[in-house]
Amino acid sequence: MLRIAVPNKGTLSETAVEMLREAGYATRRDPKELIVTDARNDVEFFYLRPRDIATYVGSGALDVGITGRDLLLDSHSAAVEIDALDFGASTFRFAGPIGRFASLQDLQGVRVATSYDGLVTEFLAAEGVTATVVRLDGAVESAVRLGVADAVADVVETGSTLRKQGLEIFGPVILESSAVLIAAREGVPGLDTLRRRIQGVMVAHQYVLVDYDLPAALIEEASRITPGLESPTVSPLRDTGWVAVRVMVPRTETNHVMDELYALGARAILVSAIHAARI
Ligand SMILES: Nc1ncnc2c1ncn2[C@@H]1O[C@H](COP(=O)(O)OP(=O)(O)OP(=O)(O)O)[C@@H](O)[C@H]1O
Ligand SMILES: O=P(O)(O)OC[C@H]1O[C@H](OP(=O)(O)OP(=O)(O)O)[C@H](O)[C@@H]1O
Ligand SMILES: [Mg+2]
Repeated sequence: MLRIAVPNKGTLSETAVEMLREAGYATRRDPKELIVTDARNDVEFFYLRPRDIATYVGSGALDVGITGRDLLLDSHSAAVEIDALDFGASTFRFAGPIGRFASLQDLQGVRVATSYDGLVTEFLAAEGVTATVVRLDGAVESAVRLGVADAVADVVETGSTLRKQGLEIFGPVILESSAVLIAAREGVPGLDTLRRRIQGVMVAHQYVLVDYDLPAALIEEASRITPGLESPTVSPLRDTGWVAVRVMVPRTETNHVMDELYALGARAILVSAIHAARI
């Protein structure tokens, strides 16, 4: 039975659980449930703190888990990232009072507050900067105002938390993070199926299906606008001068592609959502 770690709280939890549900797995009905057995799929889900997931997977207690890349690297676990997922994107950055710091070297000798002390200590050491890392559990943006640190290193998504505390980003990007699937060993029964199913959910999120009718003579030009993943499906219509085309298009491109196809001469352009996919 494949044993999977799932975030039980925090930013990643809801989307991770929704992704597993869309992938056809059983999910918990009550937020207090910690273990869900899915007999049909021969998997067991363990709802754990995102920060602890790399530890469980790295130790071999669980086979695979969903967590953040930043949390994985901070943990120094033996688990490795096997797939990047399409949610939980953020950057990990240094920030300080406006105008106080300009570059990484300005951190020499100062105190940096963070909840990711492993990640930050390693980054500073690799860059040859000696600073005192102050480990806090959260809300690290308050550390400067309260005088326990001179700068912070934290997750930045919109940047609004930093701005509200009068802080600004400086120095290099420490890490580009997102939710990731992690494992410590390959070849565990059920792992390939899980990965294919999750890949299918991401494809269904990221692509739409576009159908259109097209004068047959324009198919080469239309294929340049909509190349599809492999190649567009082209079917005959009763009127032999026209063909029907079906193709996958990145969701974000949908309206531009429809405009271009229409301008080329395509008609009856229909867009449908993809509910599931196995690519
Ligand atoms: N806006 C965000 N705020 C915090 N974490 C984010 C954000 N966007 C993505 N993440 C990712 O979520 C993970 C952190 O999750 P975690 O549950 O530890 O903290 P949290 O979402 O801040 O919840 P908590 O309330 O427990 O602090 C990291 O991988 C982080 O990169
Ligand atoms: O760039 P933003 O969009 O503002 O998001 C990033 C902020 O959100 C998270 O804080 P959270 O509310 O989870 O509190 P925490 O620091 O206590 O974890 C994170 O730690 C940052 O502080
Ligand atoms: Mg947080």
